Amino acid sequence: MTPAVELSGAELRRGARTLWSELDLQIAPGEFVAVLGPNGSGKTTLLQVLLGLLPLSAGTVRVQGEQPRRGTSTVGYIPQQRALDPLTPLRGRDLVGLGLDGHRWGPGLGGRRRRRDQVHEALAQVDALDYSDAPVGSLSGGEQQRLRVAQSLVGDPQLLLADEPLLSLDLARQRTVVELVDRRRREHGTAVVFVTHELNPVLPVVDRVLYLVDGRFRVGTPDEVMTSANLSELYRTEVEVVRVRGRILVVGAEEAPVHCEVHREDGAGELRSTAGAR
Ligand SMILES: Nc1ncnc2c1ncn2[C@@H]1O[C@H](COP(=O)(O)OP(=O)(O)OP(=O)(O)O)[C@@H](O)[C@H]1O
Repeated sequence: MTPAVELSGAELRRGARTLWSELDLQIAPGEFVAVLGPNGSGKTTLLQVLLGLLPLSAGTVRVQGEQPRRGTSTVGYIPQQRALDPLTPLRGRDLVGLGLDGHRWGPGLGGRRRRRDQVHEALAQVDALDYSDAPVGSLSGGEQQRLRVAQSLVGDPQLLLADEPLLSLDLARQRTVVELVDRRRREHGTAVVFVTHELNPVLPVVDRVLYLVDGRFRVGTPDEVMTSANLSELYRTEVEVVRVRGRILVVGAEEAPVHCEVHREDGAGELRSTAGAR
């Protein structure tokens, strides 16, 4: 079976900085890979490489067996969230429809009716029908984010690239999005590369984690990667990984994506988690 993604000896330099190098990673169809790392570690840049927007500095990259190209309809993309201009002249359903025909003229294969049904179904999946006729610029950040998720899935992608898709969503909506993406990859074999600051919301569904820190990285299952020894090596400082009620918390690295701190009052230790508070 052709891997959804194949990086070999991959390196990316930006200016004088090497974001990552010697990265070998194969992602199988249907696999769910979470990409973690502090700000500036190169997570978004990795997605840009897979989208064909940025060439590698060294090594090779293949997406579904081919050189990545811009605008490939089999790749769905949820960009990192930026508020839409309040004057954007689009309704919610128009934004979702761009996921079907944004890259070509006309209603595409199957005609207008099929297109309308597909958009309707995608809107229903993210619970966005109620506001699908409103101008997108008038919607809240979370509502816009749900439309972006619908847009990325409406074209039935074989690879889904998601950049912080849970931002601005409340816990119930986060769960809905994670379940939706999980169902998609199980039922349609869509491979998922999911950039996130929060491992815990996706922990139940993640197959592997790619953890990037300052040019260093680890790849493996959450149990393999999320250990005190590994993260201490990546952050070059003493870091403790704690498991509490099925959640993974990282103590000691200020910039770690999922972190908590030990807060002492009156000599009593209290574990105060900031995970999930973003
Ligand atoms: N066009 C560019 N030219 C030079 N450097 C760039 C360019 N775009 C991004 N960078 C740098 O590349 C590094 C990685 O950026 P990237 O956006 O991939 O990080 P990230 O891990 O996604 O961070 P965040 O969690 O903040 O979104 C950053 O230090 C950034 O300043």
